[in-house]
Amino acid sequence: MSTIQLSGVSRWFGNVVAVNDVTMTVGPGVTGLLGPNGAGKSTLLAMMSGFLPPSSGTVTLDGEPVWRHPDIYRTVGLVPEAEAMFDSMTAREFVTANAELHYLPRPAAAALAAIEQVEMLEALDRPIGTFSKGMKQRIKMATALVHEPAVLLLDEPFNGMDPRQRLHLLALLQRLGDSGTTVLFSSHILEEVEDIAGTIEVLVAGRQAASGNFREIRRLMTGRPHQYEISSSDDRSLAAAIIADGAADAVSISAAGLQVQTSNFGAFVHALPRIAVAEGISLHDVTPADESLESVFAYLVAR
Ligand SMILES: Nc1ncnc2c1ncn2[C@@H]1O[C@H](COP(=O)(O)OP(=O)(O)OP(=O)(O)O)[C@@H](O)[C@H]1O
Repeated sequence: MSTIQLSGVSRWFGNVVAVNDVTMTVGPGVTGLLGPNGAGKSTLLAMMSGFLPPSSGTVTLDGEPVWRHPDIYRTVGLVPEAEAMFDSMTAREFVTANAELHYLPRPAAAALAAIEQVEMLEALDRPIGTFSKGMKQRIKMATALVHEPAVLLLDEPFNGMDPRQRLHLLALLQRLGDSGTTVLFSSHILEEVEDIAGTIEVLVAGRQAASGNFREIRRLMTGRPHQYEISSSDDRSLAAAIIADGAADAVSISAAGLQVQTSNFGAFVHALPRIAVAEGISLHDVTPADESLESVFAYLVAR
């Protein structure tokens, strides 16, 4: 198992600051690197994979600096955003060539295993030029996986995939993460990250805007109103008691039940059961109404 550590990492190009003082640890499991276009995701991945030196700070893999340390390629597999493949080669030839570059003892067998892992055996001997974008993406994955790396870095891997291909890749990344591989993938699409990543690192304008699992990120933002939908044995009395208690900023009642908005998450989750017990009201259901990553992200970008 391997861990990538970034300490105070910045990278600038002339006077453009692409990555600004980022400190993060990426360990086993699936981590999503989320940010809008131009946030610095590709630059961060390039520094993690040893293609770009940081302007300041350090990037280490299991304690060793990544820059000018080609040994890391035994441990790291990279799936770049660009499609740098040779169209006239077959999938088997291309992945085998990469296995040979790693000096694997049995390159043909390793290539076959990697192609099987991405479920592309049926297209083994077809030229890459005849593949769809999703198929090419899978062959890039096989190339990155051929030496069974402990760390897999993927730049926007879901770009251009249809829903079936997305599900397939999601399942593969999840499997790798569950088996102890350190998987980091970048995305600007919120649902992709929400569906799969155990940990989310949010990058906005080169800075780390938030870190944690989705719910932790949400809870960090105590200043942001949280909305709940509540159903109870007596919604009207509960609404009145919540207002009287001062536990919420706004309360409304509709056919769907009671909607409550609060900017003090901690106080509200303690106040609600206390109020219900005092009023003799049974709580049937309490659901966060706006816990989509979309709303979290919009908040982070607007801060
Ligand atoms: N080689 C370079 N020279 C000059 N500026 C660069 C270079 N590479 C990146 N930048 C700038 O750094 C910033 C971050 O770019 P980066 O590609 O890392 O972002 P990103 O989050 O990966 O975006 P996208 O999702 O669009 O790929 C941008 O403002 C970009 O223009």
